[in-house]
Amino acid sequence: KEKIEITKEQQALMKIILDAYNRHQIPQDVAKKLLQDQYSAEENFLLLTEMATSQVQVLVEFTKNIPGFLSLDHEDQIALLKGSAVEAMFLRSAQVFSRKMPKGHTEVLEARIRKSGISEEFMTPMFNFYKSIGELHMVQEEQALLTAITILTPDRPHVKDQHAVERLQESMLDVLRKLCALQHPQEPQYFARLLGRLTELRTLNHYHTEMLTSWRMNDHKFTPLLCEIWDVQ
Ligand SMILES: COc1ccc(-c2nc3ccccc3n2[C@H](C(=O)Nc2c(C)cccc2C)C2CCCCC2)c(OC)c1
Repeated sequence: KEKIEITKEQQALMKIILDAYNRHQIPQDVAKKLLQDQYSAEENFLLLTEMATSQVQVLVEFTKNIPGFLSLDHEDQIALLKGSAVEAMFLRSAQVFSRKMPKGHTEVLEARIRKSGISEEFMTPMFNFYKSIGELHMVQEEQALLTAITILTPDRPHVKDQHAVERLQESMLDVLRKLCALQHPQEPQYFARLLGRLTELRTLNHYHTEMLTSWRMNDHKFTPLLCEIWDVQ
C-alpha cells in the first residue's frame, strides 16, 4: 500500500487556500434570513442579486490568493473569473444548503427556496446538485480546493494560455487527491466522486440565465457587475 504524504509545499498551499476561502465569505448569512422570514418574489430576487454581487467580489479576492494566479496573463485572469463565477455561486449555495442545521431547518430552507420565485423546471437540477454535494460531507479544505479547482478550469471561453492554467489546476488536484485519500481511506472512489460534481456543476451554467429571466416577477433589475458576469440585460 503506497504511503500517501502531503509535502511541505502542498501543506503550505492548502493553508493559503483555506485561509483565503475562510477570509472571503459573505458576511450576512442568507440561510438565516430565509429561515426567519418569508419574502416576496421581488424581495427574494433582490436578495439573490445582492448575494450574487457580493459573492463575485469575494471570489475575486479569494482568487487573487491562489498561488500563481496573478502571474497568469491578465486577460486570462478575467476570462477564468467570468467563466467560473456562476459555478462558484452554485457551489457556495450547495455548501450553504448542505450545512448541518437544527432538525427540520433544511426542509424549511428548501421550501422557502422552492417558493422564492424561481420557476419550477429549475428546482430539480438545482436541488439534485445540492443534495449530491451534501452527501459528500466535504471538509472545508476540500470545499476550498474544489472552489479553486473550479476557477482554474483551463477550457473556459477566451482563455489563451490554457497550459499555464492547467499547471496551476493540476497542483490543486494533486493536493485534493491526497487529501481525499487521507480523509476517506475507506472510500477510494471519493476523489472521483468529488470531480464528478464539477461536471454536474457545469450543467447548471446552462440554466442560470433562464433561471433569472424567468423569475416570477416583471422588470428584473441587475447590478452592473452581474450584467458583466451573468449574460443578462
Ligand atoms: C439563479 O437562481 C438561484 C436560485 C436559488 C439559489 C440559492 N440556492 C441556495 C441554497 C441555500 C441558501 C441560499 C440559496 N440560494 C440563493 C442565494 O442567496 N444563493 C447564494 C448566492 C447567490 C451567492 C452566495 C451564497 C448564496 C447562498 C437564495 C437567494 C434568495 C432567494 C432564495 C435563494 C441560487 O443560488 C446560486 C440561484
